[in-house]
Amino acid sequence: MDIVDISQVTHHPPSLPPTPLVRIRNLHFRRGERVIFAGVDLDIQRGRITAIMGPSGTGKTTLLQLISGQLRPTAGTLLVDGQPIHGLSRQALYALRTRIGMLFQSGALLTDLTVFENVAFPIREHGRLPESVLRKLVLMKLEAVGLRGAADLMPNALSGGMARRVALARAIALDPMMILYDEPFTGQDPISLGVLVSLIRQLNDASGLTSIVVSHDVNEVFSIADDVYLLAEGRVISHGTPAQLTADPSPWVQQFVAGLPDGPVHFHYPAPPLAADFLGK
Ligand SMILES: Nc1ncnc2c1ncn2[C@@H]1O[C@H](COP(=O)(O)OP(=O)(O)OP(=O)(O)O)[C@@H](O)[C@H]1O
Repeated sequence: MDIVDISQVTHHPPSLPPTPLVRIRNLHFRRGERVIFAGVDLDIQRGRITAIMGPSGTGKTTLLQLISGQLRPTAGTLLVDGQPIHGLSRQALYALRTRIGMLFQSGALLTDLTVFENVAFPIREHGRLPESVLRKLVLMKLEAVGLRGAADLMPNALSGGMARRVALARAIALDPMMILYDEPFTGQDPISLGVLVSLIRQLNDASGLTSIVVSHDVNEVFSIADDVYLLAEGRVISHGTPAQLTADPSPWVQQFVAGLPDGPVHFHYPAPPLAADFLGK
């Protein structure tokens, strides 16, 4: 009988730390002459909620557009699930983008379709499913945001908070691996806001999602984010857990976290000297 060396059979390679879902290195991006990013390094860890914060006009929305392949970096590396998103063929990019759900402020519902049809829309667009399967799928997504009972309503019968939740059900219709939220709390009353905050956390954890939230709302974001990146003037100026950022003594971070009007963050968009505009000098 052959003797098998058990130590050889059961040998496992040492476990490696999980790779981030999004890995950004030395990212540069400019719009015309204007430099938006001048060397950004950032990791989005799988299964976590990462907040991207920073003063208005810093490029937070632009960053989401770069991650989802809508814009191309000027230079640097941007890997999504290990793939260099800007080196992909059209077909591969399309396939990857169907795995990214987006909840953008501008992503309004289609006003002439019911709530049900709004959520069904990306599923119908993506491929053919028997109507009975589609119905179950859509109702499950609506149930996940607490609006199964609203399936037959038209968008104009919804409150602002309900409309955003329907948009969220639509964003998760294709079971994405990652969801990008751009200012999800804007214009919400306190109750809708509380509902949205806990929904984002709940959906992330229950569906094994990875979430990126762009927002100005420090309190709401700090209550759900696992990681926070603070951007300003084209760079990451701080990164850590909400508790680490709160304790960061840097005046940049403190100005932002405390919402102070005065500090190192400029209030004015870059402009020529006043005299040049008003006195022609
Ligand atoms: N389509 C565009 N064409 C030219 N410039 C643009 C365009 N979209 C945005 N910008 C500029 O790029 C910069 C970054 O914009 P972006 O919307 O990403 O900032 P943001 O941090 O998301 O701002 P906010 O918090 O105000 O939404 C801004 O200076 C903006 O004026």
